[in-house]
Amino acid sequence: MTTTTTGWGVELRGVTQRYDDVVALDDVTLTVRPGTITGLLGRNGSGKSTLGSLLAAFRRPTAGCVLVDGEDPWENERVVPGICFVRESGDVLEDYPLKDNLAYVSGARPTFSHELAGELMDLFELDPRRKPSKLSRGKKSAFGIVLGLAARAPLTILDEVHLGLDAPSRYAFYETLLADYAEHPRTLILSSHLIGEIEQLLEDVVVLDRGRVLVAQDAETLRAEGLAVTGPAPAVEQFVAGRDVLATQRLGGTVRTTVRGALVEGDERRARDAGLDLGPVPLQDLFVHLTDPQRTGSTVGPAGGEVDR
Ligand SMILES: Nc1ncnc2c1ncn2[C@@H]1O[C@H](COP(=O)(O)OP(=O)(O)OP(=O)(O)O)[C@@H](O)[C@H]1O
Repeated sequence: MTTTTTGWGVELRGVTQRYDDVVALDDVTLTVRPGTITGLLGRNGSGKSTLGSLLAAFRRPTAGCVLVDGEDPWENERVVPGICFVRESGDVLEDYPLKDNLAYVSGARPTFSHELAGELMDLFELDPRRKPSKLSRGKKSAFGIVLGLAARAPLTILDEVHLGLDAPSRYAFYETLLADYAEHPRTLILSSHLIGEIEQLLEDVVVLDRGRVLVAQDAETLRAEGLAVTGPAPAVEQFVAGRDVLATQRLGGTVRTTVRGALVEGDERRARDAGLDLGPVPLQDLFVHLTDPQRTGSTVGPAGGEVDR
């Protein structure tokens, strides 16, 4: 297997995945840049795990083409050992001790780091003699993380792996992931509902909504597109007229309106003159507004309808 220091890129072209009458992914065209941490976000049932399973060649798409490092991963002997897909459900040998699981996975992965595995086992206080079937939910999640990070696979997909972890363990996970990624660059796709916690890790963001790509952008640009405008109602209304309004909150005579769209020249001066405060919007809030069914049910994009909440 060719291992690169930058990780593997991913491309999906017109990918559709059906399960009987359910369309889990609907004509998805998407690129994941090699050597980045990409957040795969979306509400429940939006198709995130399905996308992960296609990248990991657990299944073939109903239609369209999936490329990992330029090749179809399906039954691909070069590519498959370099793809690590860890799900919260945990794909482990339940009745074998953790040390046997580690030996099994390391045997299949040329890039596996025993040193990192050992450090992570200590960090999460995992006893190598225990069996996964006897672990608490959080410890099981932690073991999935050990396998996912120690694999150092050129394409690593972590699907909700940290959901069962308590807060200190989650922050230890974020810290270790960043440190190891800096030393051993690879392509990481992180799927999570804890957007506020992971947002600082993300370089790119993909938002799925009912099987379609709603957003695929670098995180910095996406963040810069969210703007909170706060001030007296008439001045806010005038300032946001003609912009893509995502949500409005009223508190007495004061209004806080969230809009999507970068600032243009003169905006800051106009806001100052009108006594308005312009501020950033956390990615979590932007996500909630963008995936609001009232919005996605109608028009998505610059011409999207106003949501007054
Ligand atoms: N094996 C399957 N058989 C039938 N339908 C499935 C199967 N797997 C997923 N689905 C359906 O496909 C859609 C997408 O599911 P998927 O698990 O990919 O979403 P998700 O974004 O990962 O959701 P969550 O955030 O809840 O984990 C859902 O409607 C789901 O019910």
